[in-house]
Amino acid sequence: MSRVGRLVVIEGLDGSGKRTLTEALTKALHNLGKSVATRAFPRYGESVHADLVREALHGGHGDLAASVHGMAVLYALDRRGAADAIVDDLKLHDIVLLDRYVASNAAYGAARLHQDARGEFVEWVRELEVTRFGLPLPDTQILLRVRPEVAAERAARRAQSEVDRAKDAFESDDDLQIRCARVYDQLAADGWLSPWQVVDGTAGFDAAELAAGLVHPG
Ligand SMILES: Nc1ncnc2c1ncn2[C@@H]1O[C@H](COP(=O)(O)OP(=O)(O)OP(=O)(O)O)[C@@H](O)[C@H]1O
Ligand SMILES: Cc1cn([C@H]2C[C@H](O)[C@@H](COP(=O)(O)O)O2)c(=O)[nH]c1=O
Repeated sequence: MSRVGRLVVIEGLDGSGKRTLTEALTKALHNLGKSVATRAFPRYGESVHADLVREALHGGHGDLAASVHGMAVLYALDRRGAADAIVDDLKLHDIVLLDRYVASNAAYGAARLHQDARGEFVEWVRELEVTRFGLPLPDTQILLRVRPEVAAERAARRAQSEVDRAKDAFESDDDLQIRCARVYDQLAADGWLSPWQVVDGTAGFDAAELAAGLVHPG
């Protein structure tokens, strides 16, 4: 059976509200009678590569976190391990919603290296994950755009209220988040890997309207 569903990716800064939007969109799509599969990357607790990432972001594994390419390969291997499951989801569901995907690797790695969206790193990620690993391309990517200081405040509040959510090395680096926001804006403007839709996550969003747009694109 071939792909019938649409692959929709939600991207944005740490604490921007991706998980919250994923949950709201899932409900709104169900209300429209659509079947939805959701996944979040990294797949903590499910993939050894994701667990290594989490440990490195919290100071484990020596100087692993300092290696931009080393960390990006771990994120990419986590996704490669889920590729077949995503393809299966696309055969069975109307919408497959992903909380972070390949563009997270592009945005964070480029920002760490002080590159922009047209630099070598972003192209290296595309070559690794799309060309070499064969990850399915998104049909659309949603950039949940929130000012970095707002995202940082939300992440800080969540770190206080939820167990096991202490800020990691990337979340604690305000300058990295500011550069990352710029790379995301460029990826969206360039239509990297797919068309993008930019959603203002500071003002709040209308999940029903967004869901309707996903079901009847264009
Ligand atoms: N529109 C909003 N207004 C106010 N607070 C919000 C909004 N959306 C999410 N939050 C809160 O901000 C915090 C971060 O939200 P959420 O976990 O959805 O972000 P995230 O982008 O998935 O984060 P991460 O990428 O770091 O996992 C949560 O405490 C959530 O309740
Ligand atoms: C999937 C993915 C994530 N990242 C970065 C983004 C975050 O700062 C951390 C952890 O993600 P979480 O959503 O806060 O759990 O990792 C990345 O650099 N590359 C990726 O592919």
